Amino acid sequence: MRAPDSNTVAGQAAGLIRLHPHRPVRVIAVASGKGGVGKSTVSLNLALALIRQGQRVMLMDADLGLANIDVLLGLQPTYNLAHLMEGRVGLADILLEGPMGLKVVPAASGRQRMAELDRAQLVGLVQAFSEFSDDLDTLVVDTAAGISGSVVTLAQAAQEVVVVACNEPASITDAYALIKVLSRDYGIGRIQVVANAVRSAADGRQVFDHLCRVADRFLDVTLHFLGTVPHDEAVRRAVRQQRAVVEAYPGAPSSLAFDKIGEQVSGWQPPGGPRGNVEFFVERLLGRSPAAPALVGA
Ligand SMILES: Nc1ncnc2c1ncn2[C@@H]1O[C@H](COP(=O)(O)OP(=O)(O)OP(=O)(O)O)[C@@H](O)[C@H]1O
Repeated sequence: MRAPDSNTVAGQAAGLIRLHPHRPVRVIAVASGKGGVGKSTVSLNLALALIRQGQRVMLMDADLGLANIDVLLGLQPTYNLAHLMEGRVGLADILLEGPMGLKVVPAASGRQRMAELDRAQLVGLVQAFSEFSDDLDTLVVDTAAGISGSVVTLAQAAQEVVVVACNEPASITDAYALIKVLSRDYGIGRIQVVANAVRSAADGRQVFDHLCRVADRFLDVTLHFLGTVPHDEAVRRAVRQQRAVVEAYPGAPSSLAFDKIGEQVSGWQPPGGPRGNVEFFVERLLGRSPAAPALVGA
C-alpha cells in the first residue's frame, strides 16, 4: 500500500495521527453559575467514579484564584497552574497523584492574576495539556463559579458541559443564566445537568424540570438529566478527613449516586472529531476527524 502523500490534507492528517497515536480524551467541564452548590464535590467524585469504571482520569482545578481540589484531598502542591502559565514548569511538573490513581492539576489559590487571564492566556493553558503524552480517557475540569471568561472558554474547549444546581431559587436562576450564555453566545448546544444536595430524587428532577421549562421556551439548547446526588452528611465527613466521599464511604447514598452518574458517563459515545474551537487534546481528536475517516486505524 502506498504511504499517504505528505503534501495532501489526508497525508498531513495521517502524519499527525502517527505523531499522536493515542485515543481521544473525553473532556468534561463542570460549571455551576452560583458558588457553593457542590461543583468541586461533583467534579472530584465524578472523576473518581470514572476511575471505578476502569478509566484513566485527570482532574483540573480551574477555579483559578480560588483553588480547592488540593485542599479537599489534603495535597500539597509545590507548583500549580500559575507556575505553568508563567512558563516556569511544564504540566508534568505540576501534576499530583490523588486517590485511586487520579491525576490532579492544582490551581493557583489566592492569586488574583489567575482569575483574570485573558483569552490568549486561556488558549495557552488549554494547549499546554497537549504536552501530556500518556494515555488518558477523561479530563474533568472543575471551573470557577459564575460566568467569567475562564468558565466559558474552558466549557467551549470541552466536549461536554455539566451544570450543577441545587434545589434553591438562586442556584436555579444562576444555572439558567450560565446555560443561556453558553448556548446563546458560545454555541454550546448540549448541556448535562446534575442536581446536587437535594432531599429526594423527585427534588432533583424538579431542578431539571425547572431549567428545562425555561430553556425550551427561550434557548436553542438540549438539556440532559445526568442525575441526582442527595444531600449526604458523609460528604461533609469525608471533607473533614480531606478525602472524597466515593473513596472514604463507597456505600454512602451520595457515593452510590456518583457511581450511577459515572456509569452513565462511561456509556457515552466516544468523542467525535474537532469542532473548530480551541479544544483540549485537539491533536488526539484529529484521529477521529471526519475529514480523515479512512486513515483511522490504517
Ligand atoms: N451532596 C452533598 N451533601 C452534603 N454536603 C454537600 C454535598 N455537596 C456539597 N456539599 C458541601 O457543600 C459545600 C460546598 O461544596 P463545594 O465546595 O463542592 O461547592 P462549589 O460549588 O465547588 O463551591 P465554589 O464554587 O464556591 O468553590 C461543601 O462544604 C461540601 O462539603
